[in-house]
Amino acid sequence: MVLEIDTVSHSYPGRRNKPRWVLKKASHTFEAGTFTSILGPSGSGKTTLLSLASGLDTPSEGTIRYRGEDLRGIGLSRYRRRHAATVFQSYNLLTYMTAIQNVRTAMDITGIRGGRKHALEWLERVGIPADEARRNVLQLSGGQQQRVAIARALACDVDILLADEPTGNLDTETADQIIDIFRELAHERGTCVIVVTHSHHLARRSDRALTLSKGRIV
Ligand SMILES: Nc1ncnc2c1ncn2[C@@H]1O[C@H](COP(=O)(O)OP(=O)(O)OP(=O)(O)O)[C@@H](O)[C@H]1O
Repeated sequence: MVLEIDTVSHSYPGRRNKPRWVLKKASHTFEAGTFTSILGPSGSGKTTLLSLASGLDTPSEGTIRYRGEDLRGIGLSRYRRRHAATVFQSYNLLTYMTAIQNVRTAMDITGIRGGRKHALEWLERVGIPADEARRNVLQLSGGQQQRVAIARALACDVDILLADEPTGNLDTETADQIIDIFRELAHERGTCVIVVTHSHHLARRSDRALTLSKGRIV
């Protein structure tokens, strides 16, 4: 049990500041070595769940645990630095840098050693060869930028990888290559991969497909 969502409810301020509940007593346990997808209609709270699971926000009620320990006890920034990496749809790459520099900056922040060689190894694993890794990220295609974002997350040696609609902007073939990387990470490296998506194709290729409905995980 790597990540446990335990009766989590979350609200945002609604009209006249009354809480509007997006998640209502949602629970699920995510295991190592498993690639899980989370589907659900627009506005069902998928991104909210992902931001709570990635330690960007604290749930209004309930508990999220990493290997049995409450994230609040670990500290959200420590949890993000050491254990969980998030890939956003917009990639959030540093656009004035090369792919290698993006990966190395993240490694420096996390305190991961290994330098340029380690960064290049990860980029190569996700299909970015050295000559492309030396280019400014804006000169890469959407699929390549997504791979850089994934390599950046993985180079930090985390055991949870969370991704928000990672294949949303990609053509089917490129999307399939990204899905292959997620499957390989889960099955060969034991990473707990959690992906929020609208894509039924991605969901079919994941190990477990969950759906958010009425604020609950089903
Ligand atoms: N920061 C916020 N403040 C107020 N309301 C918010 C905030 N973030 C999300 N919401 C609301 O919470 C609900 C769930 O949003 P969320 O982004 O989690 O859904 P989603 O399932 O990811 O949707 P989509 O598939 O369209 O990305 C929506 O009604 C949204 O308007």
